[in-house]
Amino acid sequence: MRYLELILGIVSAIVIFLGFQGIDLLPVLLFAGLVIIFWYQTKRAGEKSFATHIHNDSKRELISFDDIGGQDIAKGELREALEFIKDIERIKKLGIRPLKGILLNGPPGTGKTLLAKAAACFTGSEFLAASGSEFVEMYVGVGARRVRQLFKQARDMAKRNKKKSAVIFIDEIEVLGGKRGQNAGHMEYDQTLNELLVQMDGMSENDDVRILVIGATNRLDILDSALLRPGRFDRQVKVDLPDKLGRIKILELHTRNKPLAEEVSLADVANDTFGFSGAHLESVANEAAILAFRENSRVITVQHLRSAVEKVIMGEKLDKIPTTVEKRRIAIHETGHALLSEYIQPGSVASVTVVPRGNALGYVRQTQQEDMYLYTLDYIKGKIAVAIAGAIAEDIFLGARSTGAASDFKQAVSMAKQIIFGGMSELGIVSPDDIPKELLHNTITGIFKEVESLVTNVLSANQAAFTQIVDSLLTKECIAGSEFQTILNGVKQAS
Ligand SMILES: Nc1ncnc2c1ncn2[C@@H]1O[C@H](COP(=O)(O)OP(=O)(O)OP(=O)(O)O)[C@@H](O)[C@H]1O
Ligand SMILES: [Zn+2]
Repeated sequence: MRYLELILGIVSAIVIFLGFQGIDLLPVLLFAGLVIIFWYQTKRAGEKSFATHIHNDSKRELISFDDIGGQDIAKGELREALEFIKDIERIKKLGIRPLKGILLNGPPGTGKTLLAKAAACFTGSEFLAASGSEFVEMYVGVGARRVRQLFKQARDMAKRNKKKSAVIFIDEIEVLGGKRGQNAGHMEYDQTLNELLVQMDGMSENDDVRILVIGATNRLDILDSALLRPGRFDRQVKVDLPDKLGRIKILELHTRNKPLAEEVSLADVANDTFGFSGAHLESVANEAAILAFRENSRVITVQHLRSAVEKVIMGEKLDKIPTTVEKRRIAIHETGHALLSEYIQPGSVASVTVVPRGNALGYVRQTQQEDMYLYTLDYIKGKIAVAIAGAIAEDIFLGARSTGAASDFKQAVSMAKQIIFGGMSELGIVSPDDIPKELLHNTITGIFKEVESLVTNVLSANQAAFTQIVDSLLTKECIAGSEFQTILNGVKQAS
């Protein structure tokens, strides 16, 4: 800021001096002053945040491909692509176009940053990271200058550390590489993207520091096609959510330095965490350790891990306390869900809770036996049954339902549509665009009627067990799947 004050001081001194001389230069000088301020701000914006950013990255830890759980396909493809960088002489002899960019495509928290770091480590390259959003500024030209700086910095750092290559990682690349001309009124994006293209086009295998740009995105659909042209990001690597084996590996990695109780099975935890990303699993491991610490426990137990999974899904426990009457309703509602879940798929209830967390007042957590990618008609109907069982339990045991079932119904409706548009309903194959609204409505109602009668039968046939489970929930607030199953089977045998 010091420069700015100095300049302002000089400008005002000149104005005052000329004023004394009777010359009115004020408008001109004011204008000049404004231009200077604007120039100065722009320059500062360009330099400030970037310096701190790059500084942070130089302190990074080394990461190898072995430190990344699962992602075997992604790792394989990436390694193969990197061989090209390592073996530059052979590549040159064969006249192969050098690889300049790799695009990692996948949902957040799946380890894209880790893969880029491992790529740098694997090739002995310098590593620099930036995020697409850091290039977007309100001042025209700043983004483009940052891109130039980033490439220059990569070369300088590599030279300083005597490395032949550098990996530049750009997270959220869609922010700066979105389709050009689509950000109405944002010339800035276009200039920035153009600069990135210019830099990548200018890279050659004869440079003293070879650069590999790794971009990460989960919106491949909105990327400007210029980025995907040969010679730019012409390799794409898909990074998916981990499957069960991947989840086990990731959990193993993140519990390496943590004392686990003997009876803990990470395979069970992996079973319970279908759909979790690597980042979620890391926080499960961390939360479990925090819980153990809070309880002064020497080791992390099965219970700590269970609570951690629930916390990561649902957020922190709420302070919201339901009234006693409400609590009973919640217990009845959740027991309805749980009973149907157990009926459709024995052993599928992992826990039933009436402790409010996140935006749920209570919930049933289900185990997923296998990762599934295809669904049959019976499977979806079963899911609908579980979803509407909460409301139907309220109907049967309390005489009326409440607003608590709104999101259950929303889910149920979307699953019914899955049946219809999957060509599995009585309508045969139909397209969402041509089906008349009323026909759609009637077909959904038809599906619900059928499922509803199943749910009513199951709940009515298990009234004795139902009441016991509700009572147990009201005293304990959370019961584990095994306990739930014990009550259910006990009552069945008695009758
Ligand atoms: N496959 C994995 N193996 C081990 N840890 C993982 C894995 N995936 C994610 N993690 C954990 O999650 C954290 C975040 O992962 P990372 O930043 O690499 O994800 P990302 O895909 O780049 O996410 P984003 O798109 O949100 O930037 C990592 O620091 C690590 O602790
Ligand atoms: Zn519900």
